[in-house]
Amino acid sequence: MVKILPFSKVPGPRGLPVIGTLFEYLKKDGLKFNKMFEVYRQRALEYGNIFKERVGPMHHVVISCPVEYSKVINAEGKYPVRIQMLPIAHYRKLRGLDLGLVNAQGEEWYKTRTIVSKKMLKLSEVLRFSEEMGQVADDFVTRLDTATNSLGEVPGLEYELFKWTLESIGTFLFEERIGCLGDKPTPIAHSFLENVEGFFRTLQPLLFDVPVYRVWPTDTWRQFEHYADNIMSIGTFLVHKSLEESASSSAFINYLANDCHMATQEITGLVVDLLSAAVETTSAATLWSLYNLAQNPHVQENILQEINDVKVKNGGTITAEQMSKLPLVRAVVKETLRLYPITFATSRYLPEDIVLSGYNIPAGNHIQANLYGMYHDSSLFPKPESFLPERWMKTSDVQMDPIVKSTSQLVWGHGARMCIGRRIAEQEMHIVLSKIVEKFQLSYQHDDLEPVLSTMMVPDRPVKIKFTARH
Ligand code: HEM
Repeated sequence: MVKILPFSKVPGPRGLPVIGTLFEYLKKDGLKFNKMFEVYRQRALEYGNIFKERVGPMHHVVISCPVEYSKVINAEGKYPVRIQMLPIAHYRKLRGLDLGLVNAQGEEWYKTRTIVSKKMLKLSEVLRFSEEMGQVADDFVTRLDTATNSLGEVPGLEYELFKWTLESIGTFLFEERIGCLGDKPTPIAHSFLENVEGFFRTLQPLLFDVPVYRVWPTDTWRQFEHYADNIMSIGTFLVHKSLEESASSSAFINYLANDCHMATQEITGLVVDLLSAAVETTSAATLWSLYNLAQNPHVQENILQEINDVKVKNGGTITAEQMSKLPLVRAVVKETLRLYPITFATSRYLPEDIVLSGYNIPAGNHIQANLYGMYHDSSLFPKPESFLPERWMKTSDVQMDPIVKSTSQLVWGHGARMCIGRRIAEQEMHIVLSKIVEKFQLSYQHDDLEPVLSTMMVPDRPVKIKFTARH
């Protein structure tokens, strides 16, 4: 019989009593919180498929083998528990607001999740918005065309992508154009985007530093509160507007208010969660996808071929829905999220003890999947540093272990608590990437970008892609 080793034997950096390895991150020239994914990768190389680390108040058990992590997925139970975004939960408690979908737990989470899943995770429901999302993508392509400078680059491409995602999610939530993509965004769009940017910028240090803000409102906390208050007021305005104009109120808001009898305050909390979760994530993933495409012209040519093949069969046209299903475009997004998993780890607290890699992990430990480490491991992904979208396609020369392939799809999380915006985000990205490649040839002539964490994994500097219109 295989001996199960106790938790105390799980390898990992020793650290100091009480603060663990925190000092390593705080000291000058030490480990960097904004490179935590790289720290995890190095730890996995040093300690193997499982390690544990205490960083200040946080204890983590980190798994770097997808097959092993699938045991965690199978054990997550009816009410999966992910690490809370504590600053957001603290803010909402201070303001007497619902915790929202991202932070709620147990029955409260399950009730909202069941309601929202029916609209957001059902492919047919999301596909209904493909044409509207296609129109937003068309406007974005026009915007890129007018925003290019004399070098063919788009200054502030990151902000332009923010605007596109907000406009696009607006079509689903409110069935309305928010007005982000004109020469001058509407005041509400501008204000929302500024505040979301500030919200995530201040969230990052609050997530990783010792949570002093819980006893004393630090400067960063005050700024975070300011941004969160503004986002909340904009969310309240948009939801009230949609409810008041009941004749034209969106199907989604209508469904929440009238079919599910959610209170206005609950709807607002949910909508703010969805808006905030949608913008940073989808824009970062699209930015990395554009960067990868710009460095791989042959992939752009193959996408054009896919588009033309559909057009030939379809009387010379292609719908947004058809664009959302192009196999190579889908593979580009998958491969981009492998190279740059914008949420570098996914996690659970389990209700029962579990054995992982031969160690007993007591219930209640924070168990993380080391996504970046797995995705850059050559024993799991051949040529891990190369951008090879074909590895995700049926007809591919790149050999991948089918078990690894099926267990490693974790960038959207997993199980009953998987990203609720996945279908929307994928649809938006597939459509916009197809339309951009159809219109422009992309190229990149600068130094390689490095990923850093600013809550999401983002490039370490402004991205200067050259957009050359095709004729
Ligand atoms: C590239 C885009 C995106 C990525 C990679 C992403 C990734 C994730 C991940 C990893 C989680 C945690 C899942 C888990 O614990 O199993 C999550 C949760 C969540 N995401 Fe996304 N997301 C994206 C876009 C979106 C969009 C567009 C929306 C909203 C329309 C959204 C709304 C949410 C919400 C509300 C949760 C919490 C769900 C719950 O706890 O039940 N996400 N996302």
